[in-house]
Amino acid sequence: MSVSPIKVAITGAAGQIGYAMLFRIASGEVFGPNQPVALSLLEIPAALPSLQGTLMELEDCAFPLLAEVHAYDDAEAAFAGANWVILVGGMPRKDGMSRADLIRANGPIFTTQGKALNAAAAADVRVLVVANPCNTNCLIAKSHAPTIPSDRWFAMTRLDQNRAIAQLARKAGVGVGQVKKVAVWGNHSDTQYPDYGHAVINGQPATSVITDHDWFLNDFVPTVAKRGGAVIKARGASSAASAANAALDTIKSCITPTPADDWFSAGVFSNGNPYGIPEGLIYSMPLTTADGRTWNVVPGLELDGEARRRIEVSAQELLSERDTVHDLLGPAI
Ligand SMILES: NC(=O)c1ccc[n+]([C@@H]2O[C@H](COP(=O)([O-])OP(=O)(O)OC[C@H]3O[C@@H](n4cnc5c(N)ncnc54)[C@H](O)[C@@H]3O)[C@@H](O)[C@H]2O)c1
Ligand SMILES: O=C(O)C[C@H](O)C(=O)O
Repeated sequence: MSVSPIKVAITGAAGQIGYAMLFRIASGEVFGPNQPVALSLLEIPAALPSLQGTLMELEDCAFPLLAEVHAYDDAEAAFAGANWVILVGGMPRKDGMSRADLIRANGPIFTTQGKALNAAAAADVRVLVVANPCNTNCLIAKSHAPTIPSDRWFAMTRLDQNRAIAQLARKAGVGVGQVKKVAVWGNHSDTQYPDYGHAVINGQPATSVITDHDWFLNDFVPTVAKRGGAVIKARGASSAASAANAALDTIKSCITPTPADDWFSAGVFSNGNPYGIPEGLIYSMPLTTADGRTWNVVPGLELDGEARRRIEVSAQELLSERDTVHDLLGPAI
């Protein structure tokens, strides 16, 4: 029996992250070797000519699993029947800016796109927001989409998780595959808290493998939190291949049962005050999924005073971002 294509809509498809992402999805890397994919790409009208060039390249790859590709400049048309939607479209920051500086430029995009998702996406849609500031953009889109359940919305903090894993592996002198249970708490911003306290290296607590304890707070945390800015300074453009990779890692983690010795991080809607996080934010937490559809916040983690303080600081920042976009929020908040 033939398998129906999974429909993946991607906004900002002509941008640098889009270019680094499309070919990998079309190859079957994300949804598996037996799952055809239909790509639905959204861009602003001015970027459609350049997107045509990418479409030509996709065709020239002759990917056996790529069932169809369409380009649109209308969000509702692009999201019609989409099972996964990756919202990348929006301005990236420049050197010297914070991600929150993008909030009034990019925020309005997510009112229209939230409404379009609500009107047109498939009943099982899941949405990953990459465009910055991604937690608050995700909240804006979600607030305009009352028919899409709260647990279907994700903001991307996986790049922070991957950065944290790489730093821990380098410091411990091990391969990245030996580092597990790295949680990123909070906002995808400088206030995020990459949690080394529960990280595990070769099955042992990271804090017993790495004995230079000053390194964690003085070096590790700021290096991870400020890595995006460091990449912009070095490259003159914000991270693209690593961001695309993190988006694909997020989707793989959401659709695959989580291994018993690990978890993954994403910004999700904070219901019921897990770990004292205020309700109504898109807040990054450690997650697992047993069935590749529903997820749970990892329960029962002990947090010391410093971790609790940092988790609170990031929550306060997100509350303040939510206030800044108050006029952009819809009814489903
Ligand atoms: N969450 C993360 O970890 C993370 C990592 C890297 C980048 N980002 C963010 O991702 C976003 C995209 O980055 P990039 O480097 O690909 O930027 P880019 O400028 O190369 O591409 C962005 C694309 O979005 C398109 N676009 C703008 N408004 C749109 C709209 N309303 N609908 C559809 N498309 C639209 C533009 O035409 C452009 O092609 C930025 O906001 C950046 O800050 C987030
Ligand atoms: O830092 C940025 O502005 C881009 C992205 O969010 C990143 O973390 O690399």
